[in-house]
Amino acid sequence: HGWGYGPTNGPDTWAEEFPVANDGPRQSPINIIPKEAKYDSSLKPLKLRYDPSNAKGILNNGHSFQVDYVDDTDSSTLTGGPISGKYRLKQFHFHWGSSDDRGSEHTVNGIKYPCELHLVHWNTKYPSFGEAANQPDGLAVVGVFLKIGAANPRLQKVLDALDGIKTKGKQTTFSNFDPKTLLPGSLDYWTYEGSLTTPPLLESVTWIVLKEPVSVSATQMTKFRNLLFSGEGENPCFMMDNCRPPQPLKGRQVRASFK
Ligand SMILES: NS(=O)(=O)c1ccc(Cc2ccc([N+](=O)[O-])cc2)cc1
Ligand SMILES: [Zn+2]
Repeated sequence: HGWGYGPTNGPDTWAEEFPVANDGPRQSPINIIPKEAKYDSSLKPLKLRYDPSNAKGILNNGHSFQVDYVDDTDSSTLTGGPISGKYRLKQFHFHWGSSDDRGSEHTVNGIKYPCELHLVHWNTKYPSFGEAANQPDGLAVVGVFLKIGAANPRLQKVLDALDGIKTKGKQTTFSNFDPKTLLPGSLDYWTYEGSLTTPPLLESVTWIVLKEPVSVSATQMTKFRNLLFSGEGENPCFMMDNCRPPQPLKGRQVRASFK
């Protein structure tokens, strides 16, 4: 059986098949300590320009669910911030917990949020996402924390689509969605060089973690937890705690775009 988040295939077992999990110098996620982050005035503002019509579909991949975007043109891109060049949006997905006191992958002063959104982009200096994912500057992922509060109307269209992708491998069409609507008012961020937080844990991600969380209600969180890790006809296993714990910093510097 493949990697997962259970007792026999979870994050502590991943190094068996993916040794970079333990040996890698730039693994993700990490605990962010704001007081130890260095303000870098040379960091540019983030520029996210997405075309809602690029939304293609929504998929339960057995680890999370993702909304996939057409990425054959430069119509949905990330520029500015800590990156040079232009990165195309490939997909966004989430990580969440079994209860509201945990679920995020990055933590801030050791604090866990109930959910974390990842917007995954790849560097257009490479011919494809797969190529880029194997390069040290190949990917840029924008991380957004979700905090329990008022129901977030911007999430509703995504959450309403989950009933159609309950089990592993199910996907449906999902169109006309601008992921910019999921972002908080401030685009202040921390940035550091890291990796994918799931196997193959490739060390190709420039992480851009927004300081300001967006809201999600406890009821909305139950909708995430109603998804299944398992496939149709298999023993049902509810999708939750699909988050890797923070990894050693190993001397990396976390920079802040704000004072
Ligand atoms: N959680 S995260 O670090 O944002 C993340 C983003 C995307 C992916 C999907 C993925 C990205 C690359 C590969 N690869 O090259 O074999 C396989 C899977 C996996 C993990
Ligand atoms: Zn992720």
